Amino acid sequence: MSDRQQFTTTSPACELASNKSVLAESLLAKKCLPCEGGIPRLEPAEIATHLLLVPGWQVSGDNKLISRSWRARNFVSAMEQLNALAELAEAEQHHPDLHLTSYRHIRVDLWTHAIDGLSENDFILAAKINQWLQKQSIT
Ligand SMILES: C[C@H](O)[C@H](O)[C@H]1CNC2=NC(N)=NC(=O)C2=N1
Repeated sequence: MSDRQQFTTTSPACELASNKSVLAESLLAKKCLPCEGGIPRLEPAEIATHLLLVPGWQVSGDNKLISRSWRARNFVSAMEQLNALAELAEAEQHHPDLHLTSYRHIRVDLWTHAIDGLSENDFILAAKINQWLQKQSIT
């Protein structure tokens, strides 16, 4: 073994981190597929794996949707953010439930209506929402 190879070790933690970022990148590289039903819902184990790739999102107790919440600066900023999310969703042809309460608290729920559960589309859009949030330095 050459000298160089002797010192190129990675800890399991950074290996997991780099794998997660590669897999998260793969979600960002995908487009949501048209969905009119006829595909299986993601299983709890698949959901748990996908959740690792979309930090900030939580799954509901019945494994039927994922949610992310944050507080906007004010009402107008919240509405601007909701409209930006609407454009993102329209571009993907996959649409979240958008909630605005107490004038600036936003909650985004993602689920695939056609199968009344979660599909990869939900995680693709969640990853793209995370990328948008990061670019806006909102969260
Ligand atoms: C053909 C197109 O893919 C479907 O009508 C889309 C539109 N947006 C959608 N959004 C969500 N969240 N779930 C769906 O099943 C869905 N279906």
